[in-house]
Amino acid sequence: MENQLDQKKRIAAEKAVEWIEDGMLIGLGSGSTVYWFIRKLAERVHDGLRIQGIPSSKRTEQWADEMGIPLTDFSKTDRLDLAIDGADEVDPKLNLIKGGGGSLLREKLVNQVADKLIIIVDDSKAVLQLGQFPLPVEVVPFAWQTTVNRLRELGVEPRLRMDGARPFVSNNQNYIFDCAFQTIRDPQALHRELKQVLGVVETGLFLNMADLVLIGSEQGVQQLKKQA
Ligand SMILES: O=C[C@H](O)[C@H](O)[C@H](O)COP(=O)(O)O
Repeated sequence: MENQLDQKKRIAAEKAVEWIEDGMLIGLGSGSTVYWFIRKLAERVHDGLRIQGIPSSKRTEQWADEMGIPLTDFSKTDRLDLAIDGADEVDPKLNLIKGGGGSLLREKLVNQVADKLIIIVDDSKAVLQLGQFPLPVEVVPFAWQTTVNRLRELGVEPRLRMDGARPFVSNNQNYIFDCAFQTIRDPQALHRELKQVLGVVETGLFLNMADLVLIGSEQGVQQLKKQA
């Protein structure tokens, strides 16, 4: 039986399908909430909707393939009509922490070229200030100890993400460090500072990117729109 958390994710994900139109090129995000979106999108495709998807992770690509969603090559385009993605935290300004599943780099590459980015979450992800969720930072494995030392000098506490006994490896063959902050007062400044450290590939801070957040709760789906 579906639990309450899955139900909240599913209703947010299914709502997002309302923004899909025939002929669209769509960025497909990653994670368990996006899974519900892909399922619903696949139903529409089977009913005749014509769209093409660009997956932001190998897992998403696999799901889309299995469910019969047509995919296309990202190298053939530099603009998407729409991207739908999940998030680990969302603040009232629609700034996000992403990368809990380790897909942040590809997600950012896909989301940044979308005309519109819709984020789908359950209500546990909506926060007043980002930072409770440890910030994922993708780092090149070569000389990672040096990179981590530089991060520590900035006051960051990086923890290497593990996959059993080995370091977790992203789809881009990099490591992920989960960095505890509790509260992030100035996300823009933090993102800039982290990106200046040699060896850091990308951070899980997605700032000024989302246009709309769909939040699934017991009461239904709430919409959080970007302020003009
Ligand atoms: O790397 C993973 C992505 O950023 C996900 O979109 C994010 O972690 C949210 O995933 P979920 O919907 O499983 O909570």
